[in-house]
Amino acid sequence: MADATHILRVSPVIPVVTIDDPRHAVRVARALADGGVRIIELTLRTDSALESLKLIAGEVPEILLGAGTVLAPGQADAAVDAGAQFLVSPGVTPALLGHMLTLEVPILPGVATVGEVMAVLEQGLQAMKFFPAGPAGGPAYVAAIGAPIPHVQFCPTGGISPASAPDYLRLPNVSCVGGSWLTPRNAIENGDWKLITGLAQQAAALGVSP
Ligand SMILES: O=C(O)C(=O)C[C@H](O)[C@H](O)COP(=O)(O)O
Repeated sequence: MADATHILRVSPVIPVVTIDDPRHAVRVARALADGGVRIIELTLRTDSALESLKLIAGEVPEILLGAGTVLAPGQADAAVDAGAQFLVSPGVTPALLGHMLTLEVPILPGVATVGEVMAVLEQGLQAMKFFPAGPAGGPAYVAAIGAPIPHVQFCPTGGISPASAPDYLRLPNVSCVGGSWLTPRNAIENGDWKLITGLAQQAAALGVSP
C-alpha cells in the first residue's frame, strides 16, 4: 500500500528529526511518545541515521517510524531494511518515485508545484509532502491547489512553527504538518528530554478542535 493518506492522520504534527549521535535516538523517540506524538520522520542527513532507525525500530515499537530526506533509490532500500515503516522525500524524480513504488511501505513524496502534484497523482498517490511550505507559498498556495485538486491531502513542511501550524491545519486539504521544532538539536545534545516531551504535548494539542 504505497499511498500514505492514513499516515497523515496519526498526528497533527510529524516531527522531522535529525540525530547526530545514535545514543540519543531511543531517548528522543521515547520523549516524543511520552508527549503524545507517536510518529517520527527521521532524516537520512547524518552518517549514523540508519543506526538510529534500527535502534528506534527495535526499542520503541509505539512509534510509527519513517525515514526522511530520501534522495535516491539505494537510500530507500537501506531505510526499509533498517526498519522504516514509511518513506518521505523532499522532492521526487521519476526514477526515485518509480523505485519507491516497488517497496512495501507507504511513501510520502515531496512536491512544490501543481505540476508535481499532478505527476505524483498519476502514480496513484493522493498524500504528499508540500515542501518547502513557507517559501513555496504557504497556506494560500496549498488552499489554491485544493480548488482544482481537492482529493489530495498534504503534509506541509518547511518553515512551519507552532504559531503558523494552525494556518495550515485549518485547511481541508491538510491532514498534518511536518516540522523540526519539536526536537531542537541543542535539546538532543543536552539531553533535555522534558523539553522535547513538552513540545510534543503542545504539538499534539494542535489537533484538538477548539
Ligand atoms: O529533509 C527533508 O527530507 C526535508 O524534506 C526537509 C525538512 O522536512 C525540512 O527542512 C524541515 O523544515 P523545518 O521544520 O523548517 O526545519
